[in-house]
Amino acid sequence: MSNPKTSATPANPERTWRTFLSFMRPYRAMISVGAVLGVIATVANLWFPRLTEYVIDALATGRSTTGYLVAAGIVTLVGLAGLLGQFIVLGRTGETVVFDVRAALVKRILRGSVPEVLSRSSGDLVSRATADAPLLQLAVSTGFVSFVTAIAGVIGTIVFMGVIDGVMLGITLAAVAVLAVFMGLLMPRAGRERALAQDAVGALGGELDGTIKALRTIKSLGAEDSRGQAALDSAHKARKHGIAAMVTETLAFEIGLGGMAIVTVVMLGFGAWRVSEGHLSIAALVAFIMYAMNFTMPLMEVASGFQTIQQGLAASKRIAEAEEIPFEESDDAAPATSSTAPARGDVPILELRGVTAAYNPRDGDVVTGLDLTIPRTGHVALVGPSGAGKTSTMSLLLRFLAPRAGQILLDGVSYDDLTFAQVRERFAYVEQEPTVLPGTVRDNLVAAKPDATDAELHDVLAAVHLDSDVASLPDGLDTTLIGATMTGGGRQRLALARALLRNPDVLLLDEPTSQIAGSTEDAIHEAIAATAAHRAVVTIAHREETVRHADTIVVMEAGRVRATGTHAELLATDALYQELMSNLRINDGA
Ligand SMILES: Nc1ncnc2c1ncn2[C@@H]1O[C@H](COP(=O)(O)OP(=O)(O)OP(=O)(O)O)[C@@H](O)[C@H]1O
Repeated sequence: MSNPKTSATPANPERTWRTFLSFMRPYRAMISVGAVLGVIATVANLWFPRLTEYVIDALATGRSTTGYLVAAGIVTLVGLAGLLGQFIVLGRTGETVVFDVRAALVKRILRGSVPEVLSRSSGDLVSRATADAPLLQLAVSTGFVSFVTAIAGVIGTIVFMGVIDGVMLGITLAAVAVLAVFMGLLMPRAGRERALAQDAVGALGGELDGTIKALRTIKSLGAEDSRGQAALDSAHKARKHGIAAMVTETLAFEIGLGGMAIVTVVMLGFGAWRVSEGHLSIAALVAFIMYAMNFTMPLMEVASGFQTIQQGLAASKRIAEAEEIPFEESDDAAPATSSTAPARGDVPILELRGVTAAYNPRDGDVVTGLDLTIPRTGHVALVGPSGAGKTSTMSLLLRFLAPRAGQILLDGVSYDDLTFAQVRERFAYVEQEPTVLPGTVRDNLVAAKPDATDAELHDVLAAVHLDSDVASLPDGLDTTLIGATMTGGGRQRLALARALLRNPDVLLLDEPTSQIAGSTEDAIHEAIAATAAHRAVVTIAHREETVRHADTIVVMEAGRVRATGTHAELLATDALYQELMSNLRINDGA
């Protein structure tokens, strides 16, 4: 197995920006509407100090102030309406962004290549859909628009200030430029710290996920502290980088806010001097100071927009990494053949011809030149030492793994000419570790057949000796399965019942290696015998009892078929089989 993939890949700023912009592209119309509304609100608000100047002037010269007051009311209302519209448009767009990102990740996980999905840390993958998606939302919606409106605010303020007094504007701009340099130096550092904090949160998710799955083992080892330490290390990193980001951002804000406050005071003094010199009216000075004070707002918005976009860049990189998981097949994959119905009774249901496959080209082949024929009925048991390639063979049949060379045929039709759904609808698969899906007993069963009736559910539960166990659960079929609701054997039988409900043409069963109680073992053998009478059953057999009754036994070794035959034939001819059987006998306690 390759190591779980992590997100700690070096950042390439240009690529990260391209990724971020590609996430923004689908929403550009709504974002533009939001930006326009924001600019309207900003421009309306920019008029307020100017109107204040007119009102003061009118008072000083004894003119009517009514027109100016009405205008001030109108610009205030326009500003409020613009802001309201902007919040609603961007709020909706933001939620849509999160939803779309999450839907894309859910699809990627469920439709992605199985080895690729399983090679990643599931907790980290989950954190990309849960924690990173909202950060991208903020950046895509509000971050970008904050930038645009803030820049409109800055330009507008400069224009209004320039109209009032060019000299005072020049001095203010020089001071603002110095402040902007300081802030520009600090904000990228804050962005880097935020990205590191997000990576640490992803790693924490991965740690916790693995820890919860292995909780019993961890406790039995008394390894709570050491395992907890690994999770705490990630949490600690998230805290450390979060604090560093916060301190840097606060420093930047303080420089911006404090600097502008000082500039305003200086401009007040300088402006008073200019008033005394007759270059400026008192009303114009009041308006200028109002603009200077308001100047902090767009500056802060630029800074916070920058910060939000930095977080969004990191989030978009992490989300894009998850979206690198290749899909099993494209959405528009059309079957080259319209039907998978058995063409002729004499064609085997499954055939592997010279199949060679690798999970990862770097790691070498796990099966080599595999030839295998599965007849339409009967039980084929795969046996072999650990690592022989038995599970990989099942993965090939189920198309979790694709052949590098050779061909797999279903009803004589190559897998290449069939969609994944056309192949998988013919199978039912019971994994060695029984898989319980989140939900109730019923949810677990109907996953195999959504329109199954209660009678059908009871029939399959009876077939695996689970009917009375389910009847004794508090809500019967509608009991939610959590943790200890069912024993290991019960879960195994539930998985088997689900497979039987599917009434498959091929039942694939990876027999548990663990000791299983009598009723589970009986259920497995009965299911194999009943299904094999009229369908194909392929098992990875771990019990002598299962192997001995198989119609055909395939002995695998190092990714190849070593021998094929019945129990009696192989016992007489194959040394590895003899050895495997004697080991099984010891394991079975026979
Ligand atoms: N997801 C995977 N990624 C990479 N290599 C894998 C993966 N699964 C299995 N392998 C490798 O493929 C080879 C065959 O493994 P496979 O699980 O098919 O053998 P097996 O006969 O089923 O063994 P066991 O009885 O122990 O399950 C082994 O070398 C194994 O390490």
